[in-house]
Amino acid sequence: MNRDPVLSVSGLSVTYDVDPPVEAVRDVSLTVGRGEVLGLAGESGCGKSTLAYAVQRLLKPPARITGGQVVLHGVPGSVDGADVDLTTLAPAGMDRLRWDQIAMVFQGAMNSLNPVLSVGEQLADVFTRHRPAMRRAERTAACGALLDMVGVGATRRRSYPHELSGGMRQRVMIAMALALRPRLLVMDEPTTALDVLVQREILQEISRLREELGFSVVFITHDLPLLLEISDRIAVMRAGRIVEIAAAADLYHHPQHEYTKRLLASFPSLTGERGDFVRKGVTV
Ligand SMILES: Nc1ncnc2c1ncn2[C@@H]1O[C@H](COP(=O)(O)OP(=O)(O)OP(=O)(O)O)[C@@H](O)[C@H]1O
Repeated sequence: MNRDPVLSVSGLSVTYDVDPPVEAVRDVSLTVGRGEVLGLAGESGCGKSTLAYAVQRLLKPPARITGGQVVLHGVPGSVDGADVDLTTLAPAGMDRLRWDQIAMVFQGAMNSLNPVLSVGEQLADVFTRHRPAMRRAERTAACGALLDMVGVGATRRRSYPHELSGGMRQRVMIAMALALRPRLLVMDEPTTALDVLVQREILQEISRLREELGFSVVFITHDLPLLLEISDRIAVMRAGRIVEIAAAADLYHHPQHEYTKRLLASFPSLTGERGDFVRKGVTV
C-alpha cells in the first residue's frame, strides 16, 4: 500500500564518541507512511534505540549524528511550507515539534511519572505547556477524555502513580503521548516490562487508537512475533544497519536476508502451525 510519508530518514549515521568509537547507526534510510505501523526489529545492541532517539534529536553526548537527514513531512506552519529537517532544526524548534508532532513512549516511561502529582495534573501539564491558551475547564475535560480513551477511566484523574498498576501507568504515558494528537508515535519496547496479558491489552488499544486517530507508529522491540502481528512493514536491523525492510507478511513468508531468516528461526513460536497468526491484527 502506498501512503504519503510522514517521516523520511536518509543516510542517517550516529556514532558514540567513546574509545574506541561505536558506530551505532550506519547509513540508515527508511520512510514511515501516514497511519502506518513500522516495526523495528533486531537483537539487543543493534542500534534500535539509538535510531529512535536520533530521529527525535533526543541523543546526548557522547552520541553524535555524523551524517544524514531526518525529514518530517507536512509540518503545519513550517517556514518552507511542509518539510522540516530535524537534524538541523534549532533546539527551540525541536521542542515545539516534540509532543505536538512526534511523541515517544519508552520502556520505563511508566516509572517517569512524578510520584507527588496526580496523573490528571501531569496530563494537564502537557496542555499548560503546549496549549497555553486552553482554559482550565477545557483542560480538565481533555484530560478526562484522554484517560477514558486509553482505558484508564476519567475517574482516575485524581489518582497518584503509586495507586495504579504498571499497565495503568503505562496507559497514562500513552495518553500523555497522544494528548496533542501527534502524527508520529515512537514506541521503544513500550510493553516489555508488563505481563503478557496486560501487554496484549495495551497493544490492542494502540491498534484501535491508531485506526481512530490515524497517527503513524514506529514500534521497536526485539520481540519479532509481536511485530509480525502489529506491523504493516518491518525493518530488520543488524549492527547499525537496516538489512531488510518489507511488508510483515512478505518478511515472514519470504525473508530475503540470511539474518532475517535466522532471526525468524530463533522464535520457535513462529515455526509450524502457530505461524498463521501473522498479519491478523492483535487478538487476545
Ligand atoms: N552511551 C553510550 N556510550 C557508548 N556506547 C553506547 C552508548 N549507548 C549505546 N551504546 C552502544 O551503541 C550500540 C547500540 O545500542 P542501542 O541501545 O541503540 O541498541 P538497541 O538495539 O536499542 O539495544 P536494546 O534492545 O538492548 O535496547 C550498542 O553497541 C551499545 O553498546
